Amino acid sequence: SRDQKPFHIVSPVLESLSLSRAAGTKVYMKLENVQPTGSFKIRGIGHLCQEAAKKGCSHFVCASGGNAGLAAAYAARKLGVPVTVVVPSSTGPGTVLRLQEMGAEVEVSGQVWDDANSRALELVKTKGWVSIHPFDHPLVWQGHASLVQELKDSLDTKPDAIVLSVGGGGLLAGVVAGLWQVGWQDTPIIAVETWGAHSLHAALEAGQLVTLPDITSVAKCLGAKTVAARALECAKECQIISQVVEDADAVRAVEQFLEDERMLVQPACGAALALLYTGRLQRLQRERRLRAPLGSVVVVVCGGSSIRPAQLRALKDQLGLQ
Ligand SMILES: COC[C@H](NCc1c(COP(=O)(O)O)cnc(C)c1O)C(=O)O
Repeated sequence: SRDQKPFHIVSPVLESLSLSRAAGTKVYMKLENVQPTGSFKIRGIGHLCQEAAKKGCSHFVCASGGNAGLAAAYAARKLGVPVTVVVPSSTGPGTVLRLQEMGAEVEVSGQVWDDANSRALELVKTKGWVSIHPFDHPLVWQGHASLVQELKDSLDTKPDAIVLSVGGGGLLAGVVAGLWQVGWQDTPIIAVETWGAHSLHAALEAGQLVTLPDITSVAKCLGAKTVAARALECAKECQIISQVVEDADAVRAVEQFLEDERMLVQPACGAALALLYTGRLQRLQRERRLRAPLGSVVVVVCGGSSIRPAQLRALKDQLGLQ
């Protein structure tokens, strides 16, 4: 059949003067927050859903912190396939409502993503539904790789680093796949997590997969207790510099980004922005883990939809930020 158009859009790449000033290097923003449903997820999730629908699957089920679920609901609606999204109790009521408005069945199960995923696996087993994994599937990585192809098409020169957030490692795996596709595999990736959701950092330190005891970060959308095995393999195929930031830095970065660029993103995205706002790039240069000077870096503004001004205020109160 004629190949369907993808559900994602070609997102803008814009230079950020404020991030460039803070990082001491030209910073380009890849604005995935303007994708349908507000995050990069639609790239990989849309691709997986389209491929599953081609095989005639009758019902999707997606365990998600929220954004992958929204992407799955969007794709399912376009494809006319029923979808059940399982979210943990840490996912706000606003997201549950939005999922239902998009036509998804929603189940709230457990405290963290891993609990919701256990419930989703039950539904796959008992009902023969098809799992739409939020980060651990080759078709998800293939879909996310389109982001790098767009960078290749829009930037005059190869960036000297790509900064991105890591939850389960799907975005990371997709960017690595994309870098190899466009011949930019020697571009270092700065993979950022928040403490309390640092499953990749722990795995890289241990040299094997590590399951965190709990997710204690406010960045619940980075909340996979174990990173995908593929993410660990990526470290053998590309230079991955793992960095971890504090929740407070991620939330302050959300607020600073709103001030600077008039866009509101989730703390999961704030983590990557915090690396640039808090001088961590310059520290990596001082430590000789990155070249100095750098020509330019790209930050993936991964977005995230369940964030409103009231939730930003609540996060600041929760963390004791003025
Ligand atoms: C628990 O949640 C996993 C996944 N969120 C993942 C996520 C990430 C990290 O992407 P990953 O590394 O999981 O592919 C970054 N930035 C945002 C805004 C995200 O929502 C989800 O929505 O189900």
